[in-house]
Amino acid sequence: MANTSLDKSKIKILLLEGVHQSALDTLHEAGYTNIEYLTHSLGDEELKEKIADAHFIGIRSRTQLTEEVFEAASKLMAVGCFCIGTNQVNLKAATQRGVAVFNAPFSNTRSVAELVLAQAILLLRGIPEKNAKAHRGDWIKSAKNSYEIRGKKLGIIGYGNIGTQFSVLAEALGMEVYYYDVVSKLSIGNAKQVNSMKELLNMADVVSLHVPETPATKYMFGAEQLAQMKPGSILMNASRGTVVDIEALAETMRSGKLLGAAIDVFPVEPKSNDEEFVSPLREFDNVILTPHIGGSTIEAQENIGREVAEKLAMYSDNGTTVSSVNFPEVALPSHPNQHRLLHIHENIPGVMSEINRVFSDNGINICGQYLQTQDEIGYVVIDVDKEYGELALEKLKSVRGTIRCRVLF
Ligand SMILES: NC(=O)C1=CN([C@@H]2O[C@H](COP(=O)(O)OP(=O)(O)OC[C@H]3O[C@@H](n4cnc5c(N)ncnc54)[C@H](O)[C@@H]3O)[C@@H](O)[C@H]2O)C=CC1
Ligand SMILES: O=C(O)CCC(=O)C(=O)O
Repeated sequence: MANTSLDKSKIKILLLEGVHQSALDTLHEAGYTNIEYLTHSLGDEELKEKIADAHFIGIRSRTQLTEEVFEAASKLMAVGCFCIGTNQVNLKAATQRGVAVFNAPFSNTRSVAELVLAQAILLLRGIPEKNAKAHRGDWIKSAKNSYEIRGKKLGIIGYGNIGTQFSVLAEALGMEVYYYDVVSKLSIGNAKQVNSMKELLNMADVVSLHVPETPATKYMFGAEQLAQMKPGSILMNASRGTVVDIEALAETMRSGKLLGAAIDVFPVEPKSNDEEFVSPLREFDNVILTPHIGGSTIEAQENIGREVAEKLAMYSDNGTTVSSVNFPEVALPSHPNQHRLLHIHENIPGVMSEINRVFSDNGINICGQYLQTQDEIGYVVIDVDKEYGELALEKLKSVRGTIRCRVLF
């Protein structure tokens, strides 16, 4: 598969799920004008239709980029996830087709940490329940089951960017922080790592999940873990909807064991704001239900819009793949007066020697060459004198193991 560098006005960019205006501004400033912008996600069939002629797509967490969708996306060069999680993208299918995937790994971290901190305070005071009752005319002026956050034990599961930020904020309010992570971590402040999730659940007053969606985290929190939590404690999940078994949580809430819960992510989430939200947790006044808005603040969305759009424009303009989640990372200088070839190939022995042989057999002088490989693929960028760009592309296409190549004029 080969793409020559297109006039920027011909490069089609499909932006879904109402990514921030800053993404549009950034792409416009970089010269990209052929942008289709939708405020919602698309179902499989519509998505396959729209992605067929797209060179770039921008999504958030709702759009599912499956193998089938990639199969329909023959022109696609890169995906921008305007969020942290990339579990909605079949990364293997993207990689095998030479499609680079980018995200914004830090831009909404603080927003999630602030939300869960606020939720912990509200739940420890029984506010969600008192608020719901007041809306129905009931006046519950009582200190029963109402606690300060100071001195309580916070148990964080997944001590990454969000977990550590939350840890710092919680300590500032006087919480004692413990965390469980599959990796040994350097503790921030006075937080302490524990050896097992059970140990954490047995002692924590507030438990908060901040793991990515992986095969290991899928339904990692079910009836067994809920049983290990302290009576009167709180569970919060702003990670992914598949991490917690919602039916088991509903059962535990019905039993009255937990003081409350805050859930931001669900196994099945509405595709748009017009769709009804269905969940067995709707019946509980002491469960805060939020529509996957942990990272939805103006600040975070604006930063994410700019960051991911810049990464897409950079990849399109000069081939740089820094911070791609599935591609070898290559940081490239500009290439004035030269043509640049971007060659994505299977990571098998002999490809580079064949490329170099093809160039030398055809008298194509190489001005610069940058190579990185990673697991299944290799990414080599080759700068040549202007007169050789088209010929070099033609020759590269025939190299064994080629997945995709394009030339930037
Ligand atoms: N609700 C929302 O709007 C948002 C949700 N998220 C979700 O939060 C997740 C976490 O985000 P970050 O902190 O930025 O990710 P991160 O990658 O910085 O941290 C994740 C941590 O979880 C740990 N981990 C992985 N598997 C584990 C397991 N089985 N048990 C215990 N620990 C495990 C990792 O070692 C790592 O320390 C994201 O992957 C995303 O799914 C992120 C942003 C917004
Ligand atoms: O803002 C979104 O659509 C998703 C946020 C999120 O879950 C993430 O960043 O991983």
